Amino acid sequence: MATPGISTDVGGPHTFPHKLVTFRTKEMLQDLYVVKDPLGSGRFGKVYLVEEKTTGKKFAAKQCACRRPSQRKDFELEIEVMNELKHPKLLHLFDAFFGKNEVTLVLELVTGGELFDRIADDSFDLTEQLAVTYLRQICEAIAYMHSVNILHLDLKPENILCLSPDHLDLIKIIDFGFARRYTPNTPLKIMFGTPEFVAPEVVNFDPLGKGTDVWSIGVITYVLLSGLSPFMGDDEQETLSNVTSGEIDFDDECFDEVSQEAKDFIHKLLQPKERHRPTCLECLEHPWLYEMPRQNLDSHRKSLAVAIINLKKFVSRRKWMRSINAVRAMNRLQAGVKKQSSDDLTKNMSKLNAK
Ligand SMILES: Nc1ncnc2c1ncn2[C@@H]1O[C@H](COP(=O)(O)OP(=O)(O)OP(=O)(O)O)[C@@H](O)[C@H]1O
Repeated sequence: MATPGISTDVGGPHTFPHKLVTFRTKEMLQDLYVVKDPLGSGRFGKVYLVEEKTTGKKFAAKQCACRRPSQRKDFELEIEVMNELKHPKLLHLFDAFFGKNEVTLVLELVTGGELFDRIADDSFDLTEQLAVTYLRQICEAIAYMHSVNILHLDLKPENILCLSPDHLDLIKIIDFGFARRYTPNTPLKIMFGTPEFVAPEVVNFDPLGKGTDVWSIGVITYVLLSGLSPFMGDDEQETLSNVTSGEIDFDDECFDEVSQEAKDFIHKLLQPKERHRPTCLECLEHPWLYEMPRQNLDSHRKSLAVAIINLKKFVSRRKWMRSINAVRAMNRLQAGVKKQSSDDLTKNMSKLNAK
């Protein structure tokens, strides 16, 4: 279903017509695909480049440990959600396999790398105009998800990829492992996510809504324009306390190069109460995203010099944290802990609640 007013571009060099995927057995994976180079890894799995034997077409295969029936259910939900999502800015699923101890999702290949890695490259020139281009695409994609009543619930820089080396201005949103159906008037309470990017209602175990994703988009915007993480504390517990206090400022010198419209946009998205935040469609109508591209001012085409320096540090810190989290998650999975509770957020929230 296309949402009125939302772009319907083709989606990328490795995309394919939308298809409904069901699980097949692991043995078929080896018959059908050749595994090539590693592409990346996360808390739940490793991602490899694979080639379909009959066609030579390239895909990304995400392999995750899956030992318990509850974990299998999580992956069934992920497939169900991806089967439902048809939007050029959202990653498509091509195939899925389950074995005794693992699940493999064969996904559309995205070759441009993680957006924030690209921005941190010396050759990349980040301007506010380009930031607007990215934010418009993110809001369009999430507006579509919300229009079919699905929440992403894990929006963070690592889950935004650039389409291809030739199209670093176009993005694709990945990772629907935490996505959930949203039924209006039915409270949805979930405790997972990534501390720096989760909304206060997640930390407080209050009902979530479409605004929960909007908060994460606000945090991503803040980081993109400054290279600073607005709620980052010395440890996860402090980060979560900062999220619940919800205080942000634009005092750092990097914000001198950022427009008032951008600051107003961030301020509106980072409202502590979920219901006070704009919808994604309203975000697209905000002057920063709507009027600025039409103004085409020189000031919006200037490099965000201070933010770029900060972003390099942000990216290396996130990489370091991800490698630690990946090791911890692997240890927990090996110990048979189920997927959701493997996130550090749960542990830290119980500490917070005990305070
Ligand atoms: N379709 C794809 N094409 C190319 N690279 C990909 C693709 N999917 C994932 N990757 C790479 O692998 C990394 C991990 O993927 P993903 O986020 O899906 O795994 P995860 O285990 O769910 O991670 P997380 O710890 O963020 O929850 C991504 O950040 C990206 O660098």
